Amino acid sequence: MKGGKRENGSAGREAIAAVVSRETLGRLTTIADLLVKWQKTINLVAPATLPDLWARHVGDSLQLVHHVPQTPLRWVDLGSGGGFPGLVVAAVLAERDGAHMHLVESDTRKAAFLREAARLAQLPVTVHAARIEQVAQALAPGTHVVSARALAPLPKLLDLAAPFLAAGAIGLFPKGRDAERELTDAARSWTLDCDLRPSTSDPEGRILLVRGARRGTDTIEPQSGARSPGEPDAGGGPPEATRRG
Ligand SMILES: C[S@@+](CC[C@H](N)C(=O)[O-])C[C@H]1O[C@@H](n2cnc3c(N)ncnc32)[C@H](O)[C@@H]1O
Repeated sequence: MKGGKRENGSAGREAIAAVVSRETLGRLTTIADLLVKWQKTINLVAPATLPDLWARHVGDSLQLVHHVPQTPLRWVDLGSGGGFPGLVVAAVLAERDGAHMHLVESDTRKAAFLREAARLAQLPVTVHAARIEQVAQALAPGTHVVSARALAPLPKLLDLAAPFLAAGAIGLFPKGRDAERELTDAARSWTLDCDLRPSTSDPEGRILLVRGARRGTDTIEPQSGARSPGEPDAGGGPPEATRRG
């Protein structure tokens, strides 16, 4: 498409402008503009999705904040790539005193982008240019939420997120149309306390919310500690499915 909004990836921005503060929109715009600029030299998102950057990536990431409590948060995003969902969530966390986002990304060029975006948008972010396996044990204590989008199929994803889930973090994992099958695969080696919720950005997508995970098939309870005091539930509306065992 020549000219117009779609060429610079701003289609869908208006819809998001209607649901976030002016300050958050400003931070998101800084991130999106930098991504469009860096995308010329680094593959931060699939090129075909760039015209739909706001709806397909920003909006898809933004919905995650509705699944967690409105209290100070320590959030860790694994395999952040071009900043989804980590940078987008951090743009919202910037309005919450004491909240902080940790982004883990092993690709050093993508990590450089994440650092520059966080600096320009003035986000409460620490970027870890490292493999998840190397930093998870050190980062896990006190983490309220661990997220990952398009990182790995669920069984592998649970392996990577295990230190965070064991420390009491809620897992938020956007999944596609194969979410049910991934859950079935994961159930062969994990016992999960989880909900599968609808995605607001993708009719076929699901948000997998994991409250607890244990290797094996016996009953599990998440450890206490990291979840915010007084939190009744992770919020975000009625679950589409609940699994235990
Ligand atoms: C398919 S991309 C998804 C990026 C982003 N989450 C998104 O949804 O657009 C997966 C990212 O995870 C990173 N990654 C994969 N395995 C990793 C690991 N073990 N440790 C750290 N980063 C990893 C890759 O470098 C890549 O940037």
